[in-house]
Amino acid sequence: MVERRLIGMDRQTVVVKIGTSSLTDERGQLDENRLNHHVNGVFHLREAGFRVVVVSSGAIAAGFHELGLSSRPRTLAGKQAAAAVGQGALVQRYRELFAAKGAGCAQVLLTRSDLESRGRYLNALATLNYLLEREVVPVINENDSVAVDEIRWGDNDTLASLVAGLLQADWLLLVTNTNGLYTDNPHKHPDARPIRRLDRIDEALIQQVDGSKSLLGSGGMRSKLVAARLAAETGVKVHIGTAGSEPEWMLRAVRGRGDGTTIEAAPRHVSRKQQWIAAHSTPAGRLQVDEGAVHALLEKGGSLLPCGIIAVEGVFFEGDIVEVTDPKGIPIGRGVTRYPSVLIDQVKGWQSTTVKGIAPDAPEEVIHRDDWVTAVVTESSCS
Ligand SMILES: Nc1ncnc2c1ncn2[C@@H]1O[C@H](COP(=O)(O)OP(=O)(O)O)[C@@H](O)[C@H]1O
Ligand SMILES: N[C@@H](CCC(=O)OP(=O)(O)O)C(=O)O
Repeated sequence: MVERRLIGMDRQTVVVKIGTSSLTDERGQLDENRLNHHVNGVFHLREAGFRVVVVSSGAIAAGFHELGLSSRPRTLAGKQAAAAVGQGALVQRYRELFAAKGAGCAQVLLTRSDLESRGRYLNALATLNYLLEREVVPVINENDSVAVDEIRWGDNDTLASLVAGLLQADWLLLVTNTNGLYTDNPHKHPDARPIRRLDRIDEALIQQVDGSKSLLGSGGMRSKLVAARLAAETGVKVHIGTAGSEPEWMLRAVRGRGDGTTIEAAPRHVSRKQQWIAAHSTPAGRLQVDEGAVHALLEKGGSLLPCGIIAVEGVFFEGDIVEVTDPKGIPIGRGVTRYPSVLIDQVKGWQSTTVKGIAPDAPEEVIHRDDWVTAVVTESSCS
């Protein structure tokens, strides 16, 4: 109650990702008690005034037994069939457990291509906001039964961090079977020590973590760190940990008192549009620019003008995303072009006043600052 008054109109958003390993029993089946405990945790967050979105795994685990299988299927078709059976059962249980607390919940299934198109990305955002405004908890999962390999995330850590970025959430909680990051995989090395706090996640740390996962999980700790880095870079604080025994443990985590690993967020310096460009877009072409343009884009916070362009590659149109490289061909970022490739080819290296002579309606900037993201964001977001 006190928390609700403190938060007031400016309600914070928390994305809670619950991994397979935290939803299942020792036979790999959906564990009712564990699910109930997570729903309690979410309920306490909501009672304290937070907007909560759940990203829940568990469809495959909830479905494979009904297909007559004794263990989690390994083939794509097997996983998709198990998810088709299990997703319904999973969401049914969520609905019953939330309903018992007087709360509604809604199933939202996403595939990667839903977020790659800017229109569908904004659509997903509008749907989630609509549900949240009406106090309904979205329960998101990857649409496993239709996603094919090329368009799969595969684990829900990445999906959860993209959802946290989409909603510009305050917190991402990654609930798993290990209480955060350890100096080594604690299931193999009992003497591994917990790491309680990280200011940032660099590539070296990600490479150090072994790629192993729990029996039924898909991502492992490495995938959680990649997801956490993506979220943290877009201004979302992250907590990785196991479900605490008391029902308020999620609340404790978002108050900064969780006992897993907490990762600090970078200042939120990119708009939602820039976030989409960085994390989801596919460039339609490439522009090579000179050192002056590199300096303007990376150091001075400027836009890209025709005079700084050396070469253009590919055929594209106004509004497409293009990658920009330095004179050596090293990518420095990407952005929305306001010029089609044919025009850029004609006016590259020209001063803006000269461009006006042949294209009076052309804007001054080929890529405006507001539509630009540097490669620091682009690289880490896409890895
Ligand atoms: N350095 C590490 N610290 C903690 N866990 C690690 C580490 N390296 C690997 N892991 C593994 O990551 C697993 C958790 O990821 P995962 O199996 O994907 O769970 P989930 O289903 O919750 O997403 C742990 O069970 C552990 O085996
Ligand atoms: N979408 C799948 C989840 C895949 C998976 O296991 O993810 P995770 O638990 O995050 O390692 C399912 O619902 O079974």
